[in-house]
Amino acid sequence: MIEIQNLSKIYKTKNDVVKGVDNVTLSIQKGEIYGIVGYSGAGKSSLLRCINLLERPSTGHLTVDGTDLTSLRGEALRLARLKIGMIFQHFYLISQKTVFENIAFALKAAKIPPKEITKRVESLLEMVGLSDKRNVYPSQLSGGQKQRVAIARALANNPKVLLCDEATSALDPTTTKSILNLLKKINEELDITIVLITHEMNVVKEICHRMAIMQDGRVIEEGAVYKIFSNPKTELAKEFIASVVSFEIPESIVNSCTGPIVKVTFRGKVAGEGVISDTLQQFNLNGNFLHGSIEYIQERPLGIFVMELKGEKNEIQKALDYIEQRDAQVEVLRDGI
Ligand SMILES: Nc1ncnc2c1ncn2[C@@H]1O[C@H](COP(=O)(O)OP(=O)(O)OP(=O)(O)O)[C@@H](O)[C@H]1O
Repeated sequence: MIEIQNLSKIYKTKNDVVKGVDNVTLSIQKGEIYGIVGYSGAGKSSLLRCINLLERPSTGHLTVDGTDLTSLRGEALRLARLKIGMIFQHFYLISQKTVFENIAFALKAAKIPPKEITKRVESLLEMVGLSDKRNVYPSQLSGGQKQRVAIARALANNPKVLLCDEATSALDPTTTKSILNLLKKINEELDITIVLITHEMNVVKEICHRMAIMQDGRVIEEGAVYKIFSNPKTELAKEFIASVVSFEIPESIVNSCTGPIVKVTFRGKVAGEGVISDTLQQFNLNGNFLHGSIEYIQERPLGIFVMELKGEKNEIQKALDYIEQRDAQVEVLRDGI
């Protein structure tokens, strides 16, 4: 659906030249929710804004739904852009217009007849759960409600892609969850491809199918969210994951352990199958659990446990080999074998 090839965005200021996006190549599939994460200044916004040509890429190619946007100008570009809706952290609603008028505005701009506009706005309001707010002004709405209006407005012209620029960063956790659920519903029911940028790994974990991690304008890691969570390659990916799944153990606890400390990661169904207790029993070991949880990523379990193992040296090694054969990954955090 979205093909980004060797895309760079260079900003030239009076005294400086900054590479906002540095040679990014990404392929985002139709119907996917794709997350782009990175710290401030990593280039997320620049890349997202290049996808609908709010920023014109300096070099590279960009195809959305089969159309090479970089080759378009003027009216042709305006029409192609109707396929791409966008929402922002700060909503950008027009304060002097009611909820209805804010949404209708996008349709008027697309020259839709008034009768159709009313019908369309009403169905959009129903979709985002705000039918009772059609005549109120943005100042009378909560942050979550404002974002719902912005989502309805972004969907007004039946886009095929929705770009979300830190759409939940100004919202509290409960409201964030409800907006993420709405985005999921839109993705599933309307088959809209969603690209979102965020610095919150929780958002990615909650709704994204695949993700990219950006640093200094470049994509440094990319793939299925589950795969990155279960086997991160870069230090930055590990850092982002630790922000939602932390396995830090106080030093005093680590020092009080005498046996090896291992981290075991189970993927999929096996996470709930009691492999650890079976293993401990089979190899006559004692396991002292230091940390553990089963995370659910797109409803797929990912179990991570940290424990100290006590028992015969040989048996410990055999136990670790056995666990690895059960579709689990073993990392020895502190050797003592
Ligand atoms: N209009 C601009 N003019 C000059 N430099 C810019 C411009 N926009 C972005 N940059 C620079 O490009 C780099 C990437 O910025 P960008 O806003 O894309 O990052 P980001 O990951 O979205 O960060 P944040 O989460 O803080 O918005 C930064 O070094 C930034 O200073």
